[in-house]
Amino acid sequence: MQPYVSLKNVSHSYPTDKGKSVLALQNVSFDIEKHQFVAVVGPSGCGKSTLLRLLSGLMMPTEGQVNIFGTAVTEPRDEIGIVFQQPTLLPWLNVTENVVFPVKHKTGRVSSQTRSQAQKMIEMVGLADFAKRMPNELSGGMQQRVGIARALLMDPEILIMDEPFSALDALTREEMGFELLRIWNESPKTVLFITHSITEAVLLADKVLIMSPRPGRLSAQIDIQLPRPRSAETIHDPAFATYASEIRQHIYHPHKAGEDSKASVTAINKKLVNL
Ligand SMILES: Nc1ncnc2c1ncn2[C@@H]1O[C@H](COP(=O)(O)OP(=O)(O)OP(=O)(O)O)[C@@H](O)[C@H]1O
Repeated sequence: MQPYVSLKNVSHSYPTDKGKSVLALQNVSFDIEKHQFVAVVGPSGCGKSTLLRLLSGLMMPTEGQVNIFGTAVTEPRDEIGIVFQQPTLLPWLNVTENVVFPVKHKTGRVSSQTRSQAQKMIEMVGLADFAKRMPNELSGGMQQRVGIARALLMDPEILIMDEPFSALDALTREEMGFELLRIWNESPKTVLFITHSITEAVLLADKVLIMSPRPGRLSAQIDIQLPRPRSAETIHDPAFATYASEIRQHIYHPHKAGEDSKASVTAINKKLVNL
């Protein structure tokens, strides 16, 4: 079966005002399979947002190919939903109206079927009692839940999440991670999750892509084979620490991330598969 998302030798340069160019991504290749949860981690400026713009069809790569369901991405597509770092809710609309807004904007109307689907999404993200509330009456975590419901309303095959919890306090952020796992269980999607948090990446993902500093290259791909469903207990699993330390090694000491740490991940994956 062909992968849902596939990047082949993708590079991207931005032109600068001085007639030069900045190489933001260099020769990046990876695949994402149906319903796989893939996290991307890397230092600031390594090209994570560039990756998001290319995948969502907001930009074309200067080299290489970005394919979704086997066809090149040349414009924004309905099969892709995006959850942004800031939920950017419209302050004069209540929760329900914010969730249906993109449909209204696109088609000029909201059918009763869309409204009842919106209600379902609002319930799924745990905001059933807040459907008529205005954004300024919601906490940061609740606002981000509205952003997730809004992205899920179109039932996208692929969900791209750009550091969705980075503006939240540590406790809410952890809670939202578990919430996302629950939602993903209820409504499986193919997810690309961009984050600066190694813990978040290991807890959520099936595969972690590690980017190197600019120009962003893929320095490693690590399969996370921790059993699902995952919970707070998962974080205390010794395998969790092994994965996190391997990722840390690749980010902070890429030249040293050698055979020893790779061997420990391979050993832990074998052990988890055999459990
Ligand atoms: N429109 C642009 N014009 C010129 N250079 C750009 C543009 N957008 C991004 N860049 C450069 O490309 C590189 C990658 O940027 P990008 O925003 O993709 O990184 P990032 O990993 O998302 O960063 P952060 O984690 O800080 O959000 C950076 O060096 C940035 O300065």
